[in-house]
Amino acid sequence: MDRLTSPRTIKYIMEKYGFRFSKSLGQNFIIDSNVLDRIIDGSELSETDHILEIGPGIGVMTQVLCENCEKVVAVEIDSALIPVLEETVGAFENLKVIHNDVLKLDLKALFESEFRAKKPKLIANLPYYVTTPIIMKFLEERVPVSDLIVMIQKEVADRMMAVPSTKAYGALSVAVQYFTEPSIVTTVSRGSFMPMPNVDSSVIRLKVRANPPVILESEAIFFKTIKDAFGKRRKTLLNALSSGILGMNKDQVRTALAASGLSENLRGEALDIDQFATLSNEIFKVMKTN
Ligand SMILES: C[S@@+](CC[C@H](N)C(=O)[O-])C[C@H]1O[C@@H](n2cnc3c(N)ncnc32)[C@H](O)[C@@H]1O
Repeated sequence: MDRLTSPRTIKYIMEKYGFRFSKSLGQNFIIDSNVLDRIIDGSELSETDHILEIGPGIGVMTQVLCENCEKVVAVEIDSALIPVLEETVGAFENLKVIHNDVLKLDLKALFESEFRAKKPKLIANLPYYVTTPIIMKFLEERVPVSDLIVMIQKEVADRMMAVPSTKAYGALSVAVQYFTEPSIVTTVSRGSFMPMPNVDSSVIRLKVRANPPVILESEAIFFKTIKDAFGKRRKTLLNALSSGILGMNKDQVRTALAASGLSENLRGEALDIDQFATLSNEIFKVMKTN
């Protein structure tokens, strides 16, 4: 079957269905076949894979997923695209299209009915403003996916990959690296989409960890520590941690920092994930004894 990446196909669909791109739904469709190949390679797709695709659009990626994998469930919000998908990929017997907003979907029910047999890979090319919340929802709620392969703004992918003491390093880097092992599959220039967006993109693969990389007394305190530490980036750890959601006073923070072997004058951006784990475990102890 010919790929759907040609601009001619999109124009044909626009004419036949009176389809108009919706900016608010982030409708920028892939028109570069090489990008699809790079995503397939980087996702290490196999014929036994099950896939949850979010935002299939006209089915460019869906088609390739159906050809390469055992089962594909695709969730599309735009009712105008449902008859289009019926024409472009409706013939695949291993595909189920669900017309819904992924943010409103009962994920638990979906996973029970569709993915009982096997953890799927999540593949998504979504509007950028919903992508990070969706990634974090899947990770924090521990929705049972093995990998998340998502197209995101290049700058956000860089933040997810960032190491300590760099400008891009922040709460998002630590959270993503706590739940997953991230890697960049490919960068994608804006010219690979129709219509052309005004930012470049990266496809990032987040391999969900079977076990966390650090041992924590309390995951909630770990995340609060990170939030406070990066909330006021220019502040030292002493000041940032004693004026945030942890609700600690300066003496308590001093005790926890000293027990962690960390200087009061460091900033959050200097700490790696192991140091954040040690610090949050000491904060947990301080809180328990007060
Ligand atoms: C950037 S386009 C990608 C389309 C296609 N996957 C591609 O790469 O060419 C984003 C798609 O996500 C859909 N979408 C946007 N918000 C959504 C949501 N909340 N739930 C499900 N689909 C959504 C849009 O209608 C659109 O089809």
